[in-house]
Amino acid sequence: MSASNVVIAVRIRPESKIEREKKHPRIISRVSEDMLFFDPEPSSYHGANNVVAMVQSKRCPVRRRYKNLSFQFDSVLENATNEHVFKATAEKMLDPVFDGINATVFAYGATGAGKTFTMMGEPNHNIQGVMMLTMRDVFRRKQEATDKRIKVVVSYIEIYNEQIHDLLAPPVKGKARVLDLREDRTRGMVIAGLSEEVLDSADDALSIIARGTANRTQFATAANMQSSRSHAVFQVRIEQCDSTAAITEPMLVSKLSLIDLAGSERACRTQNKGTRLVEGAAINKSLLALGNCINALCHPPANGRRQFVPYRNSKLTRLLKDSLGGSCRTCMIANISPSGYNYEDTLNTLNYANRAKEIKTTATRNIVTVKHSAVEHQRIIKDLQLEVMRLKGTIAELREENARLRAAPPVPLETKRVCMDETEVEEDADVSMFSHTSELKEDTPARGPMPAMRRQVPHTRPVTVGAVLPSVVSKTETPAMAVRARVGAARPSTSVAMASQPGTEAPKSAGRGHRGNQTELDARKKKLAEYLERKKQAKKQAQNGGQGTLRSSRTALGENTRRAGSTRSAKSVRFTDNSKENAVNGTTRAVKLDLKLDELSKNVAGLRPRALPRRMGL
Ligand SMILES: Nc1ncnc2c1ncn2[C@@H]1O[C@H](COP(=O)(O)OP(=O)(O)OP(=O)(O)O)[C@@H](O)[C@H]1O
Repeated sequence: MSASNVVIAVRIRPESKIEREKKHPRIISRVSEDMLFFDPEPSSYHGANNVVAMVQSKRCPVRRRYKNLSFQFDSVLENATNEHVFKATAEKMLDPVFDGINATVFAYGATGAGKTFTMMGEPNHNIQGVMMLTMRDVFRRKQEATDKRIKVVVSYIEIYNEQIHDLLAPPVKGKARVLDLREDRTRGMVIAGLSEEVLDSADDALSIIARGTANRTQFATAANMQSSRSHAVFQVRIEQCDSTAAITEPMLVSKLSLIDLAGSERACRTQNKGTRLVEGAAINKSLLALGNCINALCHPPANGRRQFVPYRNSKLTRLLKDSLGGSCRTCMIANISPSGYNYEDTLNTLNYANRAKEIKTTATRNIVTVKHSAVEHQRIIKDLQLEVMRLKGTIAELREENARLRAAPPVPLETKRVCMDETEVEEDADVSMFSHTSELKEDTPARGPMPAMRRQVPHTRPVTVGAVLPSVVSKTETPAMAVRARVGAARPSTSVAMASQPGTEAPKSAGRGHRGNQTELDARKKKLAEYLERKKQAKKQAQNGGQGTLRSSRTALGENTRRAGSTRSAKSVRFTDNSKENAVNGTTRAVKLDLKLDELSKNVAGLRPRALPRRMGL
C-alpha cells in the first residue's frame, strides 16, 4: 500500500471568439512546463498580449492591483492537443490500472473552460478526447498481454439534477433510466441495475462512447453553446487473469473512471432561467460538495483522528468517494481560460486544483478470488474445450505435414517448375478453360477481369517437364496442358474449368477446396492399390518366365481425364517382355508422379484463396 498525491494538470484553452472580441487582457502566463502565473504584473509578464490590465469602466479606467499569484502543478499545458493532455494525465493512470489499482481521471473547470473538449474531443472534427485515447491504449495493452485473459467491461452514467441516469440503457418513454447508488462493504460504491457492455476493441469503445454521449443532457447557455448540464462518468472495469488460470482463479479487477464534470456557472453569466437555472443550481451544489470534501481531505488528521469528509452531501461526492479518499490513483485536469473575461472562475479553479494537490490517496491492488457462477463455469469449460480442439487440430496437421515431408523424395527442379506454372494456371482456373484451344480463346467474349488475366498468364508458356511426364506429353499439346489434364483430374477447381467446356458437366461437389473431391481421390487411391496388386502379379509372372502385360497407370489417369471432360484421349502404354525392366521402372515412376501430383494439387488448392485476389488486383 503506497500513498500518492493526486496528479494535477492544468489545461489552458485558446481564447474564444467572444473573449477576443471583448478585448479582455490575458490573465494567465505559463512560465514553464509545470508553473503558471495568475494575473501577473506586466513587468513580470511577457505573454502574447502584454498589456496593462485595467478594470474596465466606461468613465475612467482605474489601475488595479495585480494578484500576481504563481501556481505549480504536475503539468501546465497550453496550445496542447488532446494527445498531449492524455500523455500527461490518463496515460499515467494506466500502469496502475493494469496492476490492479483503481484510478480516476476527472476534468474540472468553469462552464466553457474546455472540459468536454478535453474528455470527449470533437468527433465531428475528428478530434478524439481523453476517453477515447485511453480506450485505445487499454486495447493496445490488452493485445500485447498475450499471456493474460483480459476482459474490458464499461458503463456510462450521468448525474443530472442529483439523479443517476444510465446512458447506455435505451430511454423509456423518452426518459433516461434512473438508478440507485448503494454502498457495498466489499465493492465500495455500487450503482444498482447499471447496464454494462463487454468490449472487444477500441472501435467498440468508440461506438459506445458516441451512443452514451448522444443520450447525455446538453443545452445551449449564454456561456457555452453546448453546455453539459450533467456530470458524465464513463467507467472501465478491467479483469485480468492468467490465460492458463484454473476455474477458481485469483483475478486482478480494477476500475478506471473517466469523468467529465459539469462546469460551475454564475447565473449572471449564463443568463439561465427556468430549467437551466435549476440545473445550474444542482451543478453548483454538487461542485461545492466536492470542494468541501477536497478541503476536508487536505487537512491532516487532528488528535490522531481523520477529518470528517462529507461525502454524503451529493451523489457526485458519494460516487467519487473511492477516487478521492479510498484506494485509488487520481488525476485532475483543471481547465481554464486565459482571458480576463473569466477572471473569477479561473481563480476559483486554480485554488481548487491547488488544494487538491494536497490530497493523498492510498492505492492497493484489488486481487479477488473469483468464484464463478455455474453459467460462467460452463463458458470457461466451453472456451477451454474449443482451445483444446483447435490445438489438437494444429498438432494433427503438423504431424501429417511432418510425415509427408519425411516420406517424400526430394522434388526435382523440373517438377517444381511445373508446379509453379500450374499454381498460376490454378489461380486463374476460371479462365483456364479458355486456354485449351485457340478457337475458344477467340470465340469466348471477354468477361470482367478476363483480358487482364489473359495478359498476366500466358497459358501456352513453355514449361520444362523434362523427365517428369514424358509419356503423357503428346506432340500437339504443351507440357502445361498435359500437366493440367493430370492435375485437373484430381482437383475440383480445374474440373469445374474443364467441365465448363461444351458437352461436359461440372460435378456437383466441384469447389475450390480439395475436400469436395474426396470421393474421387479415394476412388483413385483404390485404383492405384488395384494397379499395384496387378503389377505385383505381373512381376511374379515375369519372374516365372511368362509374358507380363502391363497397363500403365495412365489408364487410371485416362479415366480421370475423361471424367473431367477432357476431349483428349487417354494414353495407354503397352509393354512387351523385352522392355520389362523399363516398363516396371517407368510405371513405378508414373505412380510416384501420380502421388506427387496429388500432393502438389493439394498444395495448389491450398494456395488458391490467397493467390487469386492478388492476381486479380484486389
Ligand atoms: N483546447 C481547446 N482547443 C480548441 N477549442 C476548445 C478547446 N477547449 C475548448 N474549446 C472550445 O470551447 C468551447 C467550450 O468548450 P467545452 O464545451 O468543452 O466546455 P465545458 O467546460 O465542457 O463547458 P460546460 O461545462 O458548459 O459543458 C467549445 O466550443 C470548444 O470547442
